[in-house]
Amino acid sequence: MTADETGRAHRREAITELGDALRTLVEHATTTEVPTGDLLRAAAEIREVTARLGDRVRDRSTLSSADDLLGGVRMFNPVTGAGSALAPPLQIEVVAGVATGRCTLGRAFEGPPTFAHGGVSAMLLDQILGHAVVASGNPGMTVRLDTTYRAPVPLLTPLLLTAQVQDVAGRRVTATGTIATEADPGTPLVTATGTFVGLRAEQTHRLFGKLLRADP
Ligand SMILES: CCCCCCCCCCCCCCCC(=O)SCCNC(=O)CCNC(=O)[C@H](O)C(C)(C)COP(=O)(O)OP(=O)(O)OC[C@H]1O[C@@H](n2cnc3c(N)ncnc32)[C@H](O)[C@@H]1OP(=O)(O)O
Repeated sequence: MTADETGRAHRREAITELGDALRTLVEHATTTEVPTGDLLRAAAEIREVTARLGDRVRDRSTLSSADDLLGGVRMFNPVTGAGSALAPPLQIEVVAGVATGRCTLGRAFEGPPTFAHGGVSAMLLDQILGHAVVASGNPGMTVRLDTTYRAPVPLLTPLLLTAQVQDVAGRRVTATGTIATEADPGTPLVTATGTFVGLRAEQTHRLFGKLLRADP
C-alpha cells in the first residue's frame, strides 16, 4: 500500500466510526424521553461539535477525499454509506447478477407506528436495483420506480433485499427487487420494478464531467 492509500484507508475507518456514532445519536435522539433540560443541553453540546466539523468542508462540486467514484466507494451515500447518519446502512453484495442487501431499520425510519416509512422502502429498493443494473454492465440512472407495498416493513428487524436485471433494451434496463425479513425471506413485503436509462456520452459529460475529471 502507498502512503496515500494507507491515509485514505485510515480516513475511511474514521468516517465509519463517526457515521456509527451519528447513527446512534439519531436513534437515541428519536427515542429519548430524558427531561427537557437535558434535551437543550444536548443540543448546545452537539452544536459545538458541529462547529468543529464545519471548520473545513467541501463544496457541492467536490467529491469526498475518501470516495472513489469509479471504484464505487461512496462513503456518504444516504442508503449504503458507512459515513452517512441517514443510511441504515444497507450492505449490498452482488453474486452472479443477483444483488443481496441486508439492513435493520431503526426507529428514525418510522412511518406508520412501529413500521418503516414507505419512502424509505422505495429508497432501499432504488439503491439495490441500481447495484444489480451496474453489475449487469449497463449502468444508468433511475427514470421510473414502481413500488408495491404488500405488507408493512417492521422496524428493528433484520431485512433481506434482493434485486436482479430482467431486461436490457438499448439504453433502457429493467430490474426488479423485493424487501422481506431475514426470518421469512419467501414472503415479499415490498416489491419494485425499476427502469434505468444509460447516459449518452454528452449527458455523462454534462451531468458528471467535472466530478469524473477530479476523481483521483
Ligand atoms: C465500476 C463502478 C462500480 C460501482 C458499484 C457501485 C454501484 C453503485 C450503484 C448506484 C445505485 C444508485 C441507485 C440510485 C439511482 C438514482 O437514484 S439516479 C437519481 C434519480 N434519477 C434521475 O435523476 C434521472 C433523471 N432523468 C434524467 O436525467 C433523464 O431522464 C436521463 C436519464 C438523462 C435520460 O434522458 P434522455 O436521454 O432524454 O431519455 P429519453 O431519450 O427520453 O429516454 C431514453 C429511453 O428511456 C425511456 N424512458 C425515459 N423515461 C422513462 C420512464 N419514466 N419510464 C419508462 N421509460 C422511460 C424512453 O422511452 C427511452 O426508451 P427507448 O426509446 O430508448 O427505448
